[in-house]
Amino acid sequence: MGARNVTRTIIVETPSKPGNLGKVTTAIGLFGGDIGEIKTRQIGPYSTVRDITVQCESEEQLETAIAAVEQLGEGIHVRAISDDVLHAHEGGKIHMSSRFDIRSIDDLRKVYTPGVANVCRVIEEDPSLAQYYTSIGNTVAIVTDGTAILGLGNIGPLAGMPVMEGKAALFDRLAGISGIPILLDTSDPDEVVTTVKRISKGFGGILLEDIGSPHCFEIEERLIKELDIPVMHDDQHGTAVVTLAAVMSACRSAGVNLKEAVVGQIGLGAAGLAICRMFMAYGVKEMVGVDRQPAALDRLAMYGGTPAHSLEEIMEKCDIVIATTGVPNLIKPEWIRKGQVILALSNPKPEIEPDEAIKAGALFAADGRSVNNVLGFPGIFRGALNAGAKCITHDMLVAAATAISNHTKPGQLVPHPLDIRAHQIVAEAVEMAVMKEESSK
Ligand SMILES: NC(=O)C1=CN([C@@H]2O[C@H](COP(=O)(O)OP(=O)(O)OC[C@H]3O[C@@H](n4cnc5c(N)ncnc54)[C@H](O)[C@@H]3O)[C@@H](O)[C@H]2O)C=CC1
Ligand SMILES: CC(=O)C(=O)O
Ligand SMILES: [Mg+2]
Repeated sequence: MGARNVTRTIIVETPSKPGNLGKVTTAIGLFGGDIGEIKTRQIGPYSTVRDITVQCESEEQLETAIAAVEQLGEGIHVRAISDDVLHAHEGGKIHMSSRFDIRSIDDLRKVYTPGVANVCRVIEEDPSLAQYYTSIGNTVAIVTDGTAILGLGNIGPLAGMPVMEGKAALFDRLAGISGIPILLDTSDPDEVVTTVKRISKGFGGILLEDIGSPHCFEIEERLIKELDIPVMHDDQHGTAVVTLAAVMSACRSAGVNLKEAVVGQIGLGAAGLAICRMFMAYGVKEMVGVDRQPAALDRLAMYGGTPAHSLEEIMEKCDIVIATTGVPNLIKPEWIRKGQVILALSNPKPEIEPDEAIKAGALFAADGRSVNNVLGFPGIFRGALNAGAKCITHDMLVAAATAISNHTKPGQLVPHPLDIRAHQIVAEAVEMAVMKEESSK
């Protein structure tokens, strides 16, 4: 018997009649499916729905077993097939809950009316007190228009919701921040800016997420100018922070002066252009970039970078190569020079797998799973909210990158994404950067 590597949960509905579950399990078993857990989801007078976990040797065997259940007829049918990841998303990943235990009438009168009315009056008289008497100061809107969801492209805001829920879950677990997904049914910059401004009263900060280029640049710039709360496009600056941290660590290990290195960027969209701008502002003298869109090359030149003619040119010229194109396997192993640092950051699949890059001669290689903006955005917002910052500045971002790199263990590029101390250190560094900026005014 082969290894049973394929595990799925089959959600089966049967008429509520004794014997039907037996028919289903027999059909699965006859075609080689090994049944694990059976969980009853719903029992009604007419039908029962169960989750049946099945292990098979192959996808084909699983499909045959599912077809056998469908063929039973008599009202038995397969509602859905779920895997571990889909299963973890059932019902969504986040939930708004009360921080106050409401057990007595006294509690009710404090939390709600009539007690709450006085709190409203207090805020009406002094709006700054909303920071103390509401959750606004600890709540960040996670805003997307769905135009650049990971490297999946313009799949729309609804299909992007699982990513936004993921960011919200990470905000909560890593920084104690309430993240609220906001799905915008428009990508027109005027409409996005107006909508975000109109809802901004309820938030302490705005995280723009997976908004494609070039419209993301105008949207972020205008919102930063027009709002007095921190606004950050994660795919631009969260990514640039973590990339700078990873490259700082690689240079420290290799004894290289980053400012003197030739750095190449493949893909000059939201993430790529921000990485270039961050590296140049940090002091990198030679920043070369390539993109398939001429307008993206012009933007790089406008900020002082050097457009390249091809991917091969970048691979040949640069000591450090970063890729954020969303195109899997774009970098060929034969292009890699011995001793290069390769960060292929596209999700869900990188431009080259790190072990393939190392085999081809790279000194350090990483993908977007480890060098990921999850190491940046929670601590950056925690620090900014703690300090009451009105915006996120370059100095705050460099402070975050330096903190991440300094907290990295020797031989690694960045800390583990779930190292809570790393997120606390980022928050502290950002908060200190705000204080420094305030005191120098
Ligand atoms: N690891 C991380 O933390 C992060 C990774 N990313 C990843 O980076 C990728 C891009 O994201 P964004 O910058 O937000 O998207 P974007 O759509 O703004 O940018 C992609 C850019 O790549 C260019 N491009 C596409 N194919 C190319 C090719 N064959 N050669 C040269 N240029 C090419 C496009 O013209 C575009 O300018 C996605 O896969 C995303 O998952 C983005 C943010 C964070
Ligand atoms: C990590 C992230 O934000 C992205 O891949 O879009
Ligand atoms: Mg993103």
